[in-house]
Amino acid sequence: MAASSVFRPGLFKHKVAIVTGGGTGIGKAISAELLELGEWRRDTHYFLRSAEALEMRQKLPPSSPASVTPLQCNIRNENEVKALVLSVLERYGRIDFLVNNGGGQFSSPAEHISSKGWKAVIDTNLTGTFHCCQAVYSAWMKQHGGAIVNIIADMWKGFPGMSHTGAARAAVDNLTKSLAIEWAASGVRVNSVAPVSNYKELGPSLFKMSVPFSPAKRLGVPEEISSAVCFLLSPAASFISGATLRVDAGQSLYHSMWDIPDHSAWPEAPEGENLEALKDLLNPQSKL
Ligand SMILES: CCCCCCC/C=C/C(=O)SCCNC(=O)CCNC(=O)[C@H](O)C(C)(C)COP(=O)(O)OP(=O)(O)OC[C@H]1O[C@@H](n2cnc3c(N)ncnc32)[C@H](O)[C@@H]1OP(=O)(O)O
Ligand SMILES: NC(=O)C1=CN([C@@H]2O[C@H](COP(=O)(O)OP(=O)(O)OC[C@H]3O[C@@H](n4cnc5c(N)ncnc54)[C@H](OP(=O)(O)O)[C@@H]3O)[C@@H](O)[C@H]2O)C=CC1
Repeated sequence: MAASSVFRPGLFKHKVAIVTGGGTGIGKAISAELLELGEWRRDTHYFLRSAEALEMRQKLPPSSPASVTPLQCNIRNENEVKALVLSVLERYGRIDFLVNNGGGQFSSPAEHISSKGWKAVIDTNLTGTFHCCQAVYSAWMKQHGGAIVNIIADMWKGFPGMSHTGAARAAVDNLTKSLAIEWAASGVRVNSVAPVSNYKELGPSLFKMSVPFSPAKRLGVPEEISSAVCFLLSPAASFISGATLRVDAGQSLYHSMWDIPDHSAWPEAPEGENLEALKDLLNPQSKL
């Protein structure tokens, strides 16, 4: 496995992690970095598809005692999540980290989202995250502590074109704060990461389109998200809880990508001298 992490191998000793959606994109980078950092220990496990687990296992040096285990689980289904958590505990006896990375949505103007589509996205991104947090806490972290990181999104200026996921991710941002307080007495830290990274569904066109909106003038890569996640899981973040780290090169502070066409549909301002002054300003003959 390539040594790409800025952290030292051995950072995560004797740990067991659940990374939902750990086999693709950002989740794959998180799994790979955790594996790299846990490579000198015996039992580190990540949850993904068989083919992806095999691929990661093959990249491990033969001397590495770390392992990757594929387990199927639909996070929208509470019983499947409970079964996943019990299965991990039966196999490995502990759960130190939970990364709620599994998620997704489709792009659509709000007016065209069906009730079924809305519920599917809320179920996946909000309820699925809640299921995983609750199940891991009840079965293990309540008694033993641990660290949870939720992956959300850049929804700070709303999320036009993906309003369902914007609402779900804003809710997870708030859930993070509630759980950080409720579970503090168990020694559980709960944080979020709000990434901007490459997004395959919309492909190279979005990639090119979004570059001018980034203060960095490039998109992030999954490895730049996984390092933030590993930091929040690590002892270096031992005094951080209830926080959301924006990993977006400042993009959420910059322009919106959403274009509002010119229109005259906005309600008139109230009559009065200020409106007259405004009209003067907009008048092409104005000397102002
Ligand atoms: C300017 C843009 C900036 C972009 C920034 C992007 C930031 C985000 C990045 C990422 O999230 S990366 C992850 C990429 N991967 C995904 O997003 C995966 C997407 N898919 C899913 O997660 C799921 O398919 C789903 C959307 C949650 C749907 O769940 P499921 O497939 O199980 O379906 P059902 O529960 O049966 O519901 C289907 C229901 O949903 C509606 N729907 C689904 N897809 C679309 C679509 N493409 N367009 C419109 N509506 C859709 C629809 O109502 C479906 O019902 P039916 O019509 O099929 O009855
Ligand atoms: N890339 C980006 O710029 C951004 C990404 N995000 C979020 O970051 C996370 C990772 O995204 P990214 O790596 O880009 O995309 P991916 O599509 O590669 O990753 C999403 C993962 O979530 C899994 N998943 C989806 N629904 C479920 C479910 N119901 N139960 C279990 N697993 C599920 C998928 O598994 P499967 O393939 O088997 O369905 C997949 O492995 C997602 O939550 C995404 O929405 C947020 C903002 C920006």
